[in-house]
Amino acid sequence: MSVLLGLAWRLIVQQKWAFSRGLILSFIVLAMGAALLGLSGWLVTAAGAAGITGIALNIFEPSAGVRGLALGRAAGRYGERLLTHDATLRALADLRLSLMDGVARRPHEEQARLRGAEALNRMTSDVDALDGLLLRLIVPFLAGGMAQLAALLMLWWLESLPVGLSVFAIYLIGGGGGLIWVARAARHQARAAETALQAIRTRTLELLRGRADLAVSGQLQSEINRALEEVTAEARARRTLEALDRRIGAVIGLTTALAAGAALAIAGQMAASGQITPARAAIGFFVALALAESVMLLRRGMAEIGRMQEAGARVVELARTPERPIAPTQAHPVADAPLLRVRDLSFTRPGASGPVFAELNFELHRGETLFLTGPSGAGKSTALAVLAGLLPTSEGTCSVLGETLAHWPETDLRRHLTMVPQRSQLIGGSVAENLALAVPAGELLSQKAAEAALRAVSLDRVLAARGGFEARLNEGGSGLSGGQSKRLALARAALRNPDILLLDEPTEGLDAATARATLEGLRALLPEAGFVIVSHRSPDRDFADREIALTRRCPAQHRAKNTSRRKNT
Ligand SMILES: Nc1ncnc2c1ncn2[C@@H]1O[C@H](COP(=O)(O)OP(=O)(O)OP(=O)(O)O)[C@@H](O)[C@H]1O
Repeated sequence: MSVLLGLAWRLIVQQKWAFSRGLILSFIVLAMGAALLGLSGWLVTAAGAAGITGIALNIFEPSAGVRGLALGRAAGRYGERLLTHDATLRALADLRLSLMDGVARRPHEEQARLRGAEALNRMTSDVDALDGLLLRLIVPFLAGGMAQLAALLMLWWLESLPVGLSVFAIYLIGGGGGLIWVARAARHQARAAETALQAIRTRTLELLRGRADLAVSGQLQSEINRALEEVTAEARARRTLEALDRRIGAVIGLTTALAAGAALAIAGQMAASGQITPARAAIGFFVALALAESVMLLRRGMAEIGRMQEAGARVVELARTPERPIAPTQAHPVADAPLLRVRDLSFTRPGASGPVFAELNFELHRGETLFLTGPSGAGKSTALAVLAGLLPTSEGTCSVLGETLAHWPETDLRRHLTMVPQRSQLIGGSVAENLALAVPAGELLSQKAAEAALRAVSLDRVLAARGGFEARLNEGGSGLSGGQSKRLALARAALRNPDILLLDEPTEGLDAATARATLEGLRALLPEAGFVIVSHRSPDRDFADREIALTRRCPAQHRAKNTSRRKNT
């Protein structure tokens, strides 16, 4: 519960004025509801008594009061919804932003893990689950409590303390006890429903993504059946929650009847003994009926408390933002320094017993291509991620243009160095939109440069037949062959015009002739850039000037294949 209270406080503080106004309006609406029914009850009883006794009754003012309260209540309800929903949606938008910020500050590999369907699903649906925290729990609880206290004081004033206290105590025991019971009873089912809903989403996404693999391995039908089981489990949990909702409705109905009955019995006796008029005695009965609303509003929130607690715990964990390290503000590149200078570099994963790779040594100069090879799992992709500044160096040094890698401000570093990972991501949309990702924010994609980049990777003619820059790609950039996707990612990286281009398996999926043409095209486009190519393939090896072999968990062996620069044109 402390997690939910902490989160509620955070959301309230973010939108304190809108929230306070919404809360006051919510209380006024409840109070007006009680006053409306109390005044109506008084008027009906007084009119009846006047009919029996023949005493004249001025009904003009009370009727105007009834109409005023009815209209004011409707307007107040509208304003309260507007304010509380607006405050909640704004606070949740802020929460989403701080979650994304927290995620963005995490180490590269942790971020990669969070990109899974399940993690993203949780980030969105958990935050959605929390919209009920203010709207269905905190605001109704505070406004309902204030309305009950106000009713206690009013009934004390208009009738007697015993009437006010009995109504208050019955609601406290019956309504409060009933709500606590529903929160406890529904907790498990609310969690089960939420877990099942998330499982349905995750499984459906995975089914859609992996349908080809599942089909060929004969698992498609069993996966569909599992998804259907989750659907059934979710429906079952929702049905149980609905049954609980009906039961708590009955408990609140009974509480209301008891409170109204008690008020009528006590006030009736007072009227019979002449302490108050019968019309005044009716007020307590009708106010007690109206107070049902103050408890009813909480019932959905209490039933969802289990779901909110789970969601809240995950959101707090995700929002646990690592301190932003003090970012360097300026790099001091050294003229004539090598593009990359790597000395005794190693990387060890936190908690691992040994380094992924160690003692990596090389220099990369302008116009040079370095071939980084080694058996599968030797750490080549990891080494590229370290060189790209995505993973920290464990030992040794790495400098870019003479300045230590860690001293480069992020945006400056990205202007000089870029990487095409093994599984680079394209986006759904046009080819132009994909290429535009290479352009710094606020700048426009130059058509001439984009054409040159596509030509360099021999993709211009292929795409021209499909609409050129306007050729559409499907979700995740699907709709191109594996080799074409790779070349589009290469063209995008080349458009950044980097000094250093790190390429992980750049010719994967390409035949030897296209592979060679692509690498030569890139070199012609970026004659002064240094390339580091991670690969096992001979077209890449033949293209390179030098070769470094990483061996699995052993020190890297530096083997100069060709120390003089080879012409690749
Ligand atoms: N996110 C990760 N968390 C933990 N271990 C990882 C992670 N990514 C890779 N590894 C491990 O680190 C080691 C090096 O992986 P890496 O991908 O760098 O190898 P590689 O030489 O590029 O292999 P390949 O040629 O097969 O692509 C492997 O043992 C791999 O299992």
